[in-house]
Amino acid sequence: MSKTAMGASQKDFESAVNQMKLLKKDPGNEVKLKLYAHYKQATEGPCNTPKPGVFDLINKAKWDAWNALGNLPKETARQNYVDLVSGLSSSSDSSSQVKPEADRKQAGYETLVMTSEDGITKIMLNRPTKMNALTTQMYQEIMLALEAASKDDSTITVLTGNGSYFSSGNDLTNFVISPDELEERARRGAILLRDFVGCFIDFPKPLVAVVNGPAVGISVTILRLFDLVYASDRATFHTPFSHLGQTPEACSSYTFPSLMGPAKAAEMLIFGKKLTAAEACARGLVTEVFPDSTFQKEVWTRLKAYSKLPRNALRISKQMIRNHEKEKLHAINAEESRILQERWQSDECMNAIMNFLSRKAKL
Ligand SMILES: CCCCC/C=C/C(=O)SCCNC(=O)CCNC(=O)[C@H](O)C(C)(C)COP(=O)(O)OP(=O)(O)OC[C@H]1O[C@@H](n2cnc3c(N)ncnc32)[C@H](O)[C@@H]1OP(=O)(O)O
Repeated sequence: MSKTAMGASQKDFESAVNQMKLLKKDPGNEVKLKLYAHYKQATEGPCNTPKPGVFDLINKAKWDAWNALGNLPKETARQNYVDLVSGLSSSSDSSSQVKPEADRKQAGYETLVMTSEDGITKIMLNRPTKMNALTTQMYQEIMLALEAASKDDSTITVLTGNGSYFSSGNDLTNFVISPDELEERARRGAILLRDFVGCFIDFPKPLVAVVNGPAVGISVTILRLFDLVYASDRATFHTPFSHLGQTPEACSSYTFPSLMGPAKAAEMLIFGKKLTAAEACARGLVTEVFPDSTFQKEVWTRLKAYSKLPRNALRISKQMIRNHEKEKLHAINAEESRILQERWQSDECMNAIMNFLSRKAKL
């Protein structure tokens, strides 16, 4: 972001405030919190209002964001606000331009890049600066992408991540809501979770996870619903549900014990032990681990060869392997989603989320 030697003038600041009102695309909760904090700092100076209660999630998140700016001078906050708005305006301008690779890149996704080539449809999580944390929009786009991939003429479907992470799991800012919305949001979250996992249970073609880096939460538990899981040796597998006051999802309360035995599953799902790629491979969660330096080359060469195999034979074999469990998995998915709906409304869960958002706790 550019900063002038003089800093932004009051006129620049007011114009940025007006520009924000005209912004068509929602910039997301994190950016909105940053804008709020810098606006307050620029207009009122350091935060000196009482801290809202722990259950007043929205106001507490706003207060935390403002308070985190400490004694940042008003002029700097004003400049930062102007820079933030100008970044948003230019990115929304550029998003309307036609991209050169648009012929093979499928349009219509904001949080994913979906491409189809050589018999392989690739769905790439595309929020690298947020470690591909999964927002509500992202869950919905992944479901749409899977639906499209199930019907296209590709042989194999791949899910991977852009940047250093595969995914850091559920975006914890999904929980930035006011107390009176909590019950309804938990209800909708449980439906979203059930539908999302259901798409993986029912996916009809070979589904491959190309785990390019660390995976957290639901991006780990969902892996057992894939047919192949290839991992870079840089990847780690972490399910810190108890730390977050939450419980396992994506059928892992059933699939993990049946895959690795109850004692090893408990280590991950109850106590949040983080596994290396080699450990995950030894437990059967990962098919094969590759050195990070050759990961992309080796994996894509392998997948391109597989994609030339007879399409219908692959599809039917997958269904034969998976169909025995399908009904059971749907029932488990529904039950896990129901339990999480309750968990999301618990003090344990809310405190853990607020600790992350106020940067008191990281994994
Ligand atoms: C509706 C369906 C619900 C399904 C239920 C699913 C449950 C789960 O998936 S539980 C797992 C939830 N995930 C986490 O608890 C991870 C939280 N993130 C972290 O602990 C760390 O960010 C990290 C270890 C993943 C990475 O640490 P580090 O390398 O130090 O990088 P930063 O923390 O600075 O992250 C960069 C940037 O990304 C934001 N971010 C990362 N992960 C998340 C997340 N899960 N939710 C929200 N935001 C996330 C982080 O806040 C940073 O943002 P900026 O500060 O704006 O740069």
